[in-house]
Amino acid sequence: MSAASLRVDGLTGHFRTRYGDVPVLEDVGFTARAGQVTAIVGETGSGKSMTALSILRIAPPEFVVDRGRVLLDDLDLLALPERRMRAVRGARVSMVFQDARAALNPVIPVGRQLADVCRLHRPVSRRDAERAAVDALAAVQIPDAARRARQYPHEFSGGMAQRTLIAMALICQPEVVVFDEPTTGLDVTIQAEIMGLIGTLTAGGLIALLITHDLGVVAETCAAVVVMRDGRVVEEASTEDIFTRPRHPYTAELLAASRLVEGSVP
Ligand SMILES: Nc1ncnc2c1ncn2[C@@H]1O[C@H](COP(=O)(O)OP(=O)(O)OP(=O)(O)O)[C@@H](O)[C@H]1O
Repeated sequence: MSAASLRVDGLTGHFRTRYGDVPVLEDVGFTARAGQVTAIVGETGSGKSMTALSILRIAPPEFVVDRGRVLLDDLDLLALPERRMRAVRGARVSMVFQDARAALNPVIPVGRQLADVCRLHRPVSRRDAERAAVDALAAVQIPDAARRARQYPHEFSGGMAQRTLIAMALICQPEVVVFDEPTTGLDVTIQAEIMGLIGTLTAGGLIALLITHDLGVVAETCAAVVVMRDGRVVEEASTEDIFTRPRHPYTAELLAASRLVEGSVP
């Protein structure tokens, strides 16, 4: 059965640098529920990426988690031995990074890359994995998926490359997907299509976390919002409450700044 929620609890961590320890996350806690997109917002350096990377346990080695839990229902991902975490990563929890082209291997056909991810976690034949790859491309609405699967990343537009990364994250039917600024660098219509796709996929029961600077996207796509500042969560609320009744002055500041820049935030 799929997990109903992902709960980050008391997550605290620091970077080891040559100048000493730098605190980065302090008692970060929030809950993301299945079937809805939960946004993590906050200015640059607030700790959004380190939180996300810590959930998958793929933060750089200089980053040290001091304490906390990442609970997929009752399973604490931070307490798993690395060997068990390798089985969870990609299969139950996966991540979509911002730069799709950099994340795809330029010299391997797209379908093969998807099939390889599938075979890493499932005991399926190469043929079945290739079939799953075509299905995964079709599921993210890439037209003519069987032909596209044989092509290389440079033959794909930016939007298609991003859809491919989403297909790769979803091919093992994970319960949690973290999307890290998935539409950065794409033009506005493609951004809207990708966010629409993420919304549709999530409605099927996925636990989706969206790291973003774009409060316009949050207003349109997300059900809940976690606001971070200086490595802490300052507010966690429904999107409606965040936009209409922000409790923390910093949230109000972020909204005001975003309205000035975009003119589109409700
Ligand atoms: N390799 C590193 N060594 C030391 N400190 C680091 C390192 N990488 C990141 N940090 C610090 O960790 C803190 C959190 O960074 P993080 O990348 O999580 O922020 P963010 O909210 O995701 O920012 P952005 O929106 O720019 O991606 C920042 O203060 C950053 O300077």
